[in-house]
Amino acid sequence: MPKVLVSDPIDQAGIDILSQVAQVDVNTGLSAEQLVGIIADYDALMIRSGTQVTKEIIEAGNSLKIIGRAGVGVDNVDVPAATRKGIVVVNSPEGNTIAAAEHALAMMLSMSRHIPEANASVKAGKWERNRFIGVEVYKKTLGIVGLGKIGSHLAAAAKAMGMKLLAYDPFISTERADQLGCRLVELELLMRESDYITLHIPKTPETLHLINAEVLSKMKPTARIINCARGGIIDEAALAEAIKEGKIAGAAIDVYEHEPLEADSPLRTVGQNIVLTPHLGASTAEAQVNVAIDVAEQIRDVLLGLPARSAVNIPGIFPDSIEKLKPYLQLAETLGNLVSQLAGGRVDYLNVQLQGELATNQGQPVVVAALKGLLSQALRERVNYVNASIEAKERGIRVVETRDASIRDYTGSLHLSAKGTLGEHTVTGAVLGESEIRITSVDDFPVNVSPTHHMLFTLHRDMPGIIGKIGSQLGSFNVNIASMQVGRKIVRGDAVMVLSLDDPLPEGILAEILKVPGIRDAYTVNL
Ligand SMILES: NC(=O)c1ccc[n+]([C@@H]2O[C@H](COP(=O)([O-])OP(=O)(O)OC[C@H]3O[C@@H](n4cnc5c(N)ncnc54)[C@H](O)[C@@H]3O)[C@@H](O)[C@H]2O)c1
Ligand SMILES: O=C(O)[C@H](O)COP(=O)(O)O
Repeated sequence: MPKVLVSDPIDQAGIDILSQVAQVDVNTGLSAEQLVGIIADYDALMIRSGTQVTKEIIEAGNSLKIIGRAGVGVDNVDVPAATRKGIVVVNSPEGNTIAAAEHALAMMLSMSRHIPEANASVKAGKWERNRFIGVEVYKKTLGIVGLGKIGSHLAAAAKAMGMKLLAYDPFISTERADQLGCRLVELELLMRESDYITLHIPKTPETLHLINAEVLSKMKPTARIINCARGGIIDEAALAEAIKEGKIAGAAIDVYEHEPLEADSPLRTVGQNIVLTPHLGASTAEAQVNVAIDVAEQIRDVLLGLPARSAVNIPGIFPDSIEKLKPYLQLAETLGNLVSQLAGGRVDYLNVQLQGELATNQGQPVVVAALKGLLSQALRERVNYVNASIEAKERGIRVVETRDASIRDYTGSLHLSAKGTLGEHTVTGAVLGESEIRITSVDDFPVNVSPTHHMLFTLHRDMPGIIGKIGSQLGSFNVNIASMQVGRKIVRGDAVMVLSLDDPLPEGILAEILKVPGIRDAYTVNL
């Protein structure tokens, strides 16, 4: 039974799903060293934001197939290291969207009405009605930085409360912003004109300290800023100073550059114009059930050999396309493996053409499958859907995807060409019926053969006696022929012979076959 380590608190709903297929060990609060020490025993790791999945942990995870992040942000996972090691990283892109948007809203309102201090004051036995005069958000301008899932949900809620909306998101179209009632502007204008600024962007090298002293200096002295996205997007020291010096009115912060927030963080000494919560954006009962189920299902599927629906480091397959695409992934892998053996080592390029109905489908997973097949001769089980593209890139293999929906010889077919040390070769294949894979052309000669484990391909002159001679050669080496087919374009021109064999071809036989008059080339293939 596979083993799953759950190293952060996860809702029981997720543990129940994992327990159907794996031994689940819940062990939270481990140090990085402790994780490095035990991770080799596990096939899957399930985390939230508390566990830092470092390169060292990934490198020690020799059985790890998947890291599941029960939440959105994967900035606590060294995704490039996981990709290199062929480990799928999945998350739950939508499970906590509502929770995070509602938390940002709660932060905006509680900051505007001094709720944390008023609450503390009443509980301390006081009744200070004049001390807590707040401000309304109605008719104020909310500047949303990052108009993705959370930013969009918040836009709708803020609009309903009568706020005017500005948004900064270089990756969102004006049409989308218009639909959400937001005016798309540059960051500087958003900072200058907003009464409230709320951040909903990922933490990336580009967004680290995006909100620094200079950017904060653009804000109105009456404006407030909310960060329920990621720590490090705001420069915390600069923020503390801006509030203390009255350059801005306040801030509400849920996420920190270092979590848990350090005891001596300048944010702790700002006083009453800052509201701090301990990374609670996703902490609702509903969101925790959503993310736990979403990610546990993906871990279960990957452990059962099925694709994951929200992988961040492999091309995702839309759930409704998975069944349809599966036989084509198998076909692509087989053809990739075949063309790499025909083309020989050091492949320069791989062209993948999706034909017929396949041309109207998601192409990227098929291309990755072809690459996986292409590299399987060199890398064996080390190559998988996660690292195939990166491995190809590192080997300098150029990959081109094209589509031709007008080719209708089969419902859907796939044409690969690759150039290696043995020159350029092409293969085409199709899926017959539900899942029967066929090789339908080799070097543009039409054939119709099922791929088998041991195969022999020849290019020869179409002339009497040649098939018999190859048969005798194989017989003399005690190799049994399971099936044989010849493909040609014109009578007595060039032809291709494809033989399926029951036995592997022994050393030296190719040299003998190449001596047969009329044989131009011969290739052994093991699929
Ligand atoms: N506090 C919490 O507990 C909590 C909960 C959930 C999500 N989050 C965090 O909230 C953030 C947003 O999550 P989401 O689900 O809305 O993500 P999302 O991917 O749907 O949206 C992010 C948006 O940011 C935009 N963006 C990227 N780089 C940008 C840049 N440099 N400048 C401006 N915009 C940029 C993208 O175009 C996208 O529209 C993430 O960092 C996530 O980890 C925090
Ligand atoms: O990115 C996220 O999903 C949030 O930051 C939630 O983090 P958490 O799972 O640790 O609450």
